[in-house]
Amino acid sequence: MAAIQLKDVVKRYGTGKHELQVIHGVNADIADREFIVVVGPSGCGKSTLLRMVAGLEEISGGEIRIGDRVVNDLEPAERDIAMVFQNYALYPHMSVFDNMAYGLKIKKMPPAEIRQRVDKAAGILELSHLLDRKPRQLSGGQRQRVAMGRAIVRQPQVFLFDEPLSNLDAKLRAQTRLEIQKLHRELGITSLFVTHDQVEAMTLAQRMIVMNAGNMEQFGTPEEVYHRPASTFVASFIGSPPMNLLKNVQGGRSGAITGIRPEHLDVAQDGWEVRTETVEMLGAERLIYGRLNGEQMIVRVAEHDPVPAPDQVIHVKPREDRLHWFDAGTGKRI
Ligand SMILES: Nc1ncnc2c1ncn2[C@@H]1O[C@H](COP(=O)(O)OP(=O)(O)OP(=O)(O)O)[C@@H](O)[C@H]1O
Repeated sequence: MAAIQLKDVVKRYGTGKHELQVIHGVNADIADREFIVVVGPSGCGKSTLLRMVAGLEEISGGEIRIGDRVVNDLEPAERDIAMVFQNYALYPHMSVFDNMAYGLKIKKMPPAEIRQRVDKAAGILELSHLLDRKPRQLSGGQRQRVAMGRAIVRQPQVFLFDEPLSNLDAKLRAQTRLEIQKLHRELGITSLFVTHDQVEAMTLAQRMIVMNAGNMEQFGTPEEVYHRPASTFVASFIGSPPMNLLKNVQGGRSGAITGIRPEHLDVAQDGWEVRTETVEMLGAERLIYGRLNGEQMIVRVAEHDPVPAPDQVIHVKPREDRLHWFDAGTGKRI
């Protein structure tokens, strides 16, 4: 097991006038046994960051440490990591057992020890009854568990996950999330998990790295990121529906954007005037979409609250202790 340290990590692709910098100096200290999620929109550089830790991409600048070693110039096989991919990358002609055992056979581990490690991993992942099957005879969720099993048997210092749940349907994804959490509790292996899905990030992470266009916008616990977003980008990326960001609001500060989450607004007798547009029914709650001084505003209300008709003026009050302010120029939290 090991800590991971990223120091001024930079990635550039291409050379000369085709050079493109996609990671702009990322710094992060990840503790031994921590479960870290790297989250951000498509193209923000999260896979590139993970692949640099794995050794699948060269590091253009800075330093990556795993445990007490600088790994910049080490081959993937020398880094003592195991990676789980989105597409599982299982060998179709091999049984589940052989898929899980393959990496160990290559390392010439004695068969008895291989058998013991595979059996143990299969037990943890509830795959014991499927060891003779071929990948095509498995469901998507089972294939994903085989891919995790193959990583576990190697007993690495670090697990790297690249969007491993994105091929699963919503229900299976939620279930597999719980399994990954359980696995982490049992094995306690330092993990880096990449996803573009903020719900996945919030539910899995002990701490999360929020990336935007090659920059680390924030590194914190899900609570910190939700309650104290470091920028308007984080405020609108984390939370569903996103935080309302208002330039033009009564009680606002000059040069600042006022932020308030839809769940921190109450419909009241007086307060901000919102013209309603539509109401969305989500089961236990409803979302009122409207406009406040021309800016879009979403208000989340409970199931039993009265629902306004479209094109009507309602009043809403922000909970004062839940207001956020961001610099209108830089977008950074004030
Ligand atoms: N081999 C490459 N050559 C040039 N540019 C690349 C290469 N690989 C990735 N990029 C660029 O680097 C940036 C980051 O890509 P990366 O795949 O890390 O993003 P991502 O956040 O993982 O996105 P996604 O969620 O879509 O996979 C993108 O702008 C991408 O176009």
